[in-house]
Amino acid sequence: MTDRHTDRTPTILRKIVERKWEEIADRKAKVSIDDLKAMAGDQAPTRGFAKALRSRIESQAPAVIAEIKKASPSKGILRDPFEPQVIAESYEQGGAACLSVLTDRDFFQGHEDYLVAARNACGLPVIRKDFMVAPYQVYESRAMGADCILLIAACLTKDQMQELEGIAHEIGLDVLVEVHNGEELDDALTLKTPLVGINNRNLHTFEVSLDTTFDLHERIGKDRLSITESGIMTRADVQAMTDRGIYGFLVGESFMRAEDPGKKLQELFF
Ligand SMILES: O=P(O)(O)OC[C@@H](O)[C@@H](O)c1c[nH]c2ccccc12
Repeated sequence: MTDRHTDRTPTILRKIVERKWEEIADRKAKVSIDDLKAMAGDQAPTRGFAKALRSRIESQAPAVIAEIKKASPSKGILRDPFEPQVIAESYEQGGAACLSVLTDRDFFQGHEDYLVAARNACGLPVIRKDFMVAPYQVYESRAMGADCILLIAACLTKDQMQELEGIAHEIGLDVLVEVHNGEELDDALTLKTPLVGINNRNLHTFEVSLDTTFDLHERIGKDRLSITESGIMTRADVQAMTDRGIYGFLVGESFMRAEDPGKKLQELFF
């Protein structure tokens, strides 16, 4: 794994990925990968992230991955005060299938403690939302209690994705692979995971277009589960997706800006 990011890595992503390698080096100095493996092995079985999505999508009901995100590089602070446990409970009440928790500290003001707190506050499966580049982080994700990890095709080679997926599956984690264009989708479709996220946000420009999902979804077979990610704000957006047979959603900002995130989820989807 000498190739740390590909040429197509966008600028902000490149910055984030460079910072990730420093973060990993710092963490390795404190906790060895063998310690993490032992901690990962001590965890209870995962909650079944893919399974929770599949059962809803197959019955043509919205499968919502509700995101817990304090801030983002493009929008700044989204929610203050920010209480992960309260948000997690509210999402579960509102009918979320799964949670997504940002753990990146430097760019999203996330924290692994938020994942632990949110997961303990409810019964939902949780994806660790971070920038995975090394096996160390996969073991770390299982050790902190995550049920699923994210692999972002824009910052990984096909070989890296295959390696990280292999480790994840070996230790019981589900994998969501995220794509934004056809080239990334080609790589994603070489993986075993059924979970394919289509990010409507262009990570060069931060522009959001739901056409990204409409275009790429056509190429994703019935054996996989398409999840539309980013920029879902209105019931019309949701309707446009379900009209095209897309029932998987990953939503952050519109929930984070609402006083009661779970109520907002219910209003948007049910
Ligand atoms: O807040 P939004 O527009 O509803 O988007 C949520 C989610 O898709 C977005 O946070 C996201 C998608 N892929 C990512 C990768 C890293 C960090 C964040 C993300």
